Amino acid sequence: MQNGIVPSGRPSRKKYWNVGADTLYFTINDANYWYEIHGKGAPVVLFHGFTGSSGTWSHLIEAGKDQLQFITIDLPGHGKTKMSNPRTMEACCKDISHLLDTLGYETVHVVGYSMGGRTALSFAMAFPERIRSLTLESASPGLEVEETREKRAVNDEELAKRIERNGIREFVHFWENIPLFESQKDLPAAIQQKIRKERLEQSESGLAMSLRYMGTGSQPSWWSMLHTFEKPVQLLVGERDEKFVSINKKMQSFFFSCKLIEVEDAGHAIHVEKPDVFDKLVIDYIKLQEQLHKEK
Ligand SMILES: C=C(O[C@H]1C=C[C@H](C(=O)CCC(=O)O)[C@@H](C(=O)O)[C@@H]1O)C(=O)O
Repeated sequence: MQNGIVPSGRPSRKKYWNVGADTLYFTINDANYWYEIHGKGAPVVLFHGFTGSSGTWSHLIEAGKDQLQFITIDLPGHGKTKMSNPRTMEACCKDISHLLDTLGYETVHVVGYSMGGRTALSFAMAFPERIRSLTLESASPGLEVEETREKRAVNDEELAKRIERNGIREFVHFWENIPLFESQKDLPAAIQQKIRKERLEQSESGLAMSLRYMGTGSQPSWWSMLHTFEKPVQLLVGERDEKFVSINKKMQSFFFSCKLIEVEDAGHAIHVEKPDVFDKLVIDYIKLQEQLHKEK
């Protein structure tokens, strides 16, 4: 067996340790994906955002673990997931499909925040048959116009170089002060510190790789495919997040069918700023989809 791939070609699974939940590394080729399984019930895969990790979902997991089974995955370049070769969005989605195969999940609900929302949508576009429902928080389908994508890729590269040159502390200070996160300054200092701590725990090389290979400028545009996706979709966007309110209103008009909810007085990171509201929207939506599926 070489690099975790067994002769049959199926990825192997190495158990490193268990820290309470069913916490394992999933090894495929050069990549060790860190994932956690919490709770019991219908399976729900959770994808964090750029500079985040699975810990961002702790409030949702605590609220729903008696009704749903949450599978959190640290995405390439983030958290405890480690790999020597970068993953494009397409390659990451293929790895995630193998991970779900190995864990025995044929179909799942998927929830993604921001970059994790782009990942969730990309996974749904690649493997629509695996999706029970899709909840996208402050996400986008990528950039529709090629020239805009190319310009964004240049910006992402410049940001990646800044992280590598100046280090994680300078980047996090810059990042937490971009206009997109202005609403987070109204949060209690302890919550702001928790967000900052999670960001500071990321590696310069990991974030730079994420920007270069899974950034908004490098992923495909899904705008022209949204109308083909016929599974249930819920779009969540913060009322104060003007840029993504506009993007998600446009997404709603492109999707075959979807529900768009603007969360009052919330910014980009709804699950951090309005956790109780976010948890209820996600859990109730997934339970409803499970009920409707049973009634079919
Ligand atoms: C700043 C822009 O784009 C970034 C904004 C949000 C995404 C994200 O995951 C941030 C998560 C967080 O820090 O809480 C990120 C991404 O999708 O990779 C974008 O780069 C913008 O104005 O579009």
